[in-house]
Amino acid sequence: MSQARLMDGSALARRIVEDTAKKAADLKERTGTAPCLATVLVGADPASVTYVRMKQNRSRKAGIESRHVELPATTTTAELVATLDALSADPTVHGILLQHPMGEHIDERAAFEAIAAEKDVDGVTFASFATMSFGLPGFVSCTPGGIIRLLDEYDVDPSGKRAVVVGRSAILGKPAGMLLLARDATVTYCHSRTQDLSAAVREADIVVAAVGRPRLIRGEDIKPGAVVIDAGYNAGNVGDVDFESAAERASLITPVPGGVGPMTIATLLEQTVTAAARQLGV
Ligand SMILES: NC(=O)C1=CN([C@@H]2O[C@H](COP(=O)(O)OP(=O)(O)OC[C@H]3O[C@@H](n4cnc5c(N)ncnc54)[C@H](OP(=O)(O)O)[C@@H]3O)[C@@H](O)[C@H]2O)C=CC1
Ligand SMILES: Nc1nc(=O)c2c([nH]1)NC[C@@H]1CN(c3ccc(C(=O)N[C@@H](CCC(=O)O)C(=O)O)cc3)C=[N+]21
Repeated sequence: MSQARLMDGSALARRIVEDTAKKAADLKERTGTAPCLATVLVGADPASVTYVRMKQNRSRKAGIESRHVELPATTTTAELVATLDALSADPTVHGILLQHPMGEHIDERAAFEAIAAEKDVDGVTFASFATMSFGLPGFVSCTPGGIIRLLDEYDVDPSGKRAVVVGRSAILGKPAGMLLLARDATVTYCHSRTQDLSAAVREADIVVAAVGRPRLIRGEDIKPGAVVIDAGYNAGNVGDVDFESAAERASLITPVPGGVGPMTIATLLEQTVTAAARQLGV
């Protein structure tokens, strides 16, 4: 059986971040202000903690300032909304990232909607979801946006292809499917109530795994020649796809690490600089 070609997210992300760093430096030179991204974390989801650390490192290297707000797991929706309202009104903050998940007791939608549309660099508000779904200009959800960039880079045109998205979260699965639909794919969403996941995945020309279950998707369910995008990021750097067996059947596959993850950060930084430029009137 032939081996799939790797989709190198690290390499593409590095190029995007280099370009973003130049834009950030240019903005600083023209306005005296560096772009600033605020991150809000409620509780301590392990993937979120890793993400904050990596995002801060990359931001610093790209000339983007970080402001980190860490709230206890007991924070109420009202307290979180108040924090986001304050950041939305703060002219020194250009982008806001509210980490998901944020605990069962929090009304996640109310919290996302408290982010000012012009600062929604993670693409989580209804306003961003709508523009993204209609293929109009606006901020995209970072992971789905990064996935589309990777597909473009490897000349995968979703048009007319069967895309199966496993997972339907507000930040990942749902917008990923909408971006693929906007690119004319025939999209199927699978989730925890899906009856026969294997049967659905076997039909896919493009599989997007966005579940949070280590190695849930196995090679035996991959259609020969399919493109496999693994957005999962589980403990121990393990994706949602069983990489070894899937790579034997796929034509292209993203590794974990080094696939979707770096693309998420690159998209976030790029959108933060775009937001800052607009707010600074450049
Ligand atoms: N690489 C990156 O940049 C990023 C990676 N991630 C990673 O992606 C994964 C998913 O994250 P996120 O979307 O936030 O997770 P959520 O927990 O918010 O959503 C998980 C989704 O998977 C579905 N699901 C759960 N179990 C199954 C199952 N057995 N079969 C089919 N579907 C199932 C759920 O269905 P239902 O809706 O019915 O509950 C839900 O829609 C995680 O590993 C996370 O760490 C997340 C963001 C960015
Ligand atoms: N509102 C919101 N938006 C998010 O985009 C979001 C979130 N909440 N909550 C947490 C998850 C997780 N996440 C990751 C992003 C990049 C890597 C990443 O770059 N990982 C490296 C691994 C680096 C390493 O661990 O050595 C890679 O895959 O190569 C991982 C995880 C974004 N998330």
